[in-house]
Amino acid sequence: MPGAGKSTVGRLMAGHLGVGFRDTDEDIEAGTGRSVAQLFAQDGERRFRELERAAVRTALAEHTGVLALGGGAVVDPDTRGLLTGGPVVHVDAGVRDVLGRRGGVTGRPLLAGDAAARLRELAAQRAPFYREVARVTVPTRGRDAAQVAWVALRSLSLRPAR
Ligand SMILES: Nc1ncnc2c1ncn2[C@@H]1O[C@H](COP(=O)(O)OP(=O)(O)O)[C@@H](O)[C@H]1O
Ligand SMILES: O=C(O)C1=C[C@@H](OP(=O)(O)O)[C@@H](O)[C@H](O)C1
Ligand SMILES: [Mg+2]
Repeated sequence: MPGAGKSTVGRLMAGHLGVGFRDTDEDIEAGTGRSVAQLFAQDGERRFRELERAAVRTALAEHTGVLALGGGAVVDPDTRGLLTGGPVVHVDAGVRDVLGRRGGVTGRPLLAGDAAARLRELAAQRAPFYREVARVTVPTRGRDAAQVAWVALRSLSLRPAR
């Protein structure tokens, strides 16, 4: 889900493991010179998913650390194929948690308008996809980002280096 904490938690996990961190949204922005919001507004979601699929493919081939994806990457069947079987963490935040977070909604084009309604809709559409690709699911409820990162590492049986 957008705003669930993937980028924040992924960065913390990478720090604990002593490995690099990448985020496909940042890769797409660097590669196009445009923000995610601009890409959605100018080229549409379909084009964004193509760029995202390529970004996931490239990052999985090049990068050996932790990779954060956008919450909608899983809607693309080819992207799901790239992820399935890997050590994928579903950072599982509820609609109310995301809405209550400062920085949970801003800059996320798919949440424009009635963010609560959009989040409920996206959650319903995507739940089966998250189940399909995730090796572990970490509910964020009642946990700060640091706690989510620790639970994720433990769930994947990864031993933090620091
Ligand atoms: N477990 C958490 N509890 C409260 N706030 C969080 C938590 N994880 C992340 N956040 C905050 O929520 C916002 C969205 O986090 P972000 O990592 O950008 O999410 P995503 O990458 O999933 O869209 C940020 O302001 C971040 O600091
Ligand atoms: O859920 C989505 O469809 C999206 C989530 C965003 O990433 P975050 O999940 O990191 O916010 C970003 O890729 C884009 O705004 C679309
Ligand atoms: Mg993110």
